Amino acid sequence: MEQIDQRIPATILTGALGSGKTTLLNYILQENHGLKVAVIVNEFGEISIDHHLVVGTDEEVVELANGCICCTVREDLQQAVEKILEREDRPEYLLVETTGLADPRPVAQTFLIDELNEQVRLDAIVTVIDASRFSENLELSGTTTDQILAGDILILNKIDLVSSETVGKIKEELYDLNPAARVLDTVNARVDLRLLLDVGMFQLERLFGGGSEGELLMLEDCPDCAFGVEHNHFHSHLQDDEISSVSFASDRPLDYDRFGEFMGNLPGGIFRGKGILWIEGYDEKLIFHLVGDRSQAVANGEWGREPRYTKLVLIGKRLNRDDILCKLESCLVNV
Ligand SMILES: Nc1nc2c(ncn2[C@@H]2O[C@H](COP(=O)(O)OP(=O)(O)OP(=O)(O)O)[C@@H](O)[C@H]2O)c(=O)[nH]1
Repeated sequence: MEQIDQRIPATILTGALGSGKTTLLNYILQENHGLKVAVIVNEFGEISIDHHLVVGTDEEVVELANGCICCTVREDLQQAVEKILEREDRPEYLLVETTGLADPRPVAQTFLIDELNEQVRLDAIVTVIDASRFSENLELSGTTTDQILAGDILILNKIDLVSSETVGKIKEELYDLNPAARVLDTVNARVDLRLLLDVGMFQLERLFGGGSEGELLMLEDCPDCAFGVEHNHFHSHLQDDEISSVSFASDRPLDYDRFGEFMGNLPGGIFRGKGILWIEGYDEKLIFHLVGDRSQAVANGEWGREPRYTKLVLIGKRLNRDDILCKLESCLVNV
């Protein structure tokens, strides 16, 4: 008789910066699937923004600091999952959102070590793809291709921003890269969850990339990790792509016009921004997003009694940190 797998399913959400991972995560959390979901987010940047952007769950969102993207097994993730599994009220499903700059394979491999594999079943790696920045994201970093290659399900998102002809062309390229994956087109990552969750689509072979069976793929070994030396992984491993982030935080408000001018003449290299803005004269908290040359600030409820602040992370190539910080500082209003 076939045994029922009692392990908790886990889905890894990956995809380039700004492709729509958090949008998908929020959509899943707000849908009526009746599952008790635990969420782990991992983000890029010195100050954390993502946990503020995840809505629709009463559960604590576990946030991992910039982890090592090169190590074969993510110890921080292992610890976070073990802690979640120890909860009295155990979740029925686990969602892990990786940073847009991370190769999802070390994250996936973490779930395959015995300690976790006994309790958690990796259900699928879901890669979100921004249809409006498909070529740009492939050019920006080789990691984008790794994410597509590793995906069991490819969510081709933001198809509202491109023609149906472009959608067709991207699908052909996706098929060439990863013919076995399930491809779903979406706007705002709205997808039939029956095609996404608890689908049992994870394939170990995809992680090996055609390599030897029964052996985990060894990504570049990180000597600093091996010797327990403290180091900034993102700086060292993203050097080739020259991608870095600049974080800005203040408890003073931004001047609407000056910040608008900053956005209109964005310092070179920036292609992603996200944050929470306090604009002078606005009682509402604004959630800010910049992807490529598209930006938006959406009201997200009144500040109320909460102390007001601005937190912003800008990500790009060859950034001039001092120049960016100086320009942002000059957008602040004295109070
Ligand atoms: N036009 C359009 N915008 C979208 C769509 N999906 C998401 N967005 C917007 O794209 C921006 C980035 O979305 P996120 O969900 O934060 O992207 P992400 O992949 O989590 O980004 P990182 O955390 O930087 O990796 C937000 O402003 C979203 O509202 C879509 O289908 N169409």
